[in-house]
Amino acid sequence: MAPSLHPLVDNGITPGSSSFAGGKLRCHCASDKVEVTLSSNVAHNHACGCSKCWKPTGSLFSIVGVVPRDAVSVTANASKLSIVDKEATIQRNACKDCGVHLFGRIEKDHPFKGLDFVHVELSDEQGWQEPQFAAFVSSIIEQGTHPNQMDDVRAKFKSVGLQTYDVLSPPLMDLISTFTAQKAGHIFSNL
Ligand SMILES: N[C@@H](CCC(=O)N[C@@H](CS)C(=O)NCC(=O)O)C(=O)O
Ligand SMILES: [Zn+2]
Ligand SMILES: [Zn+2]
Repeated sequence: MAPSLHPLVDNGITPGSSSFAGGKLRCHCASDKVEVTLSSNVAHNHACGCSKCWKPTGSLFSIVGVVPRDAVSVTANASKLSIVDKEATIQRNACKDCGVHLFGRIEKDHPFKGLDFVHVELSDEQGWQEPQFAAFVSSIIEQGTHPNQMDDVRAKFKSVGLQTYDVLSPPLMDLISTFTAQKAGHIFSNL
């Protein structure tokens, strides 16, 4: 049987709703779940193959999107949260008991500062933006996927309509490079 990319991808993509305005995320604990309330839909939702993003058991990819950090509030059991890696750009707040990542926040100067990274599968609600592309695809090799599986993995994404990239998508890479260029003193008109 082919390995699962992610449950939200394996059987085809279900479109989200443009009028959907947020909902609650909950960790996997049986009781005393950490609850995060989002007052916005996600944007740039995508599959990520990197080793740092939280993935459900048995899946090769994470599904992760962003929301403005002002739209994120921890509404239950905040004391169970702990930052996975304080040195990382994205400070991933995970439940100490079940390991699920509830939100990732950037505190340092960065083009994505102000956006929090979240996993919509932690919500019961329908309407979240569907995955738009697959990122950091080659990174799954670093976690043990055989290199000879990569054609199948990329073909599967393509079959459900998702482009694959080995870093981020071109628009996001352009945003990062624009930020870097501006820091170096380049001025772009009409951005
Ligand atoms: N190949 C590396 C890539 C890690 C990486 O760069 N992840 C991206 C996508 S989430 C990132 O922006 N990381 C910043 C961070 O983890 O703080 C791995 O799999 O660990
Ligand atoms: Zn938990
Ligand atoms: Zn990632």
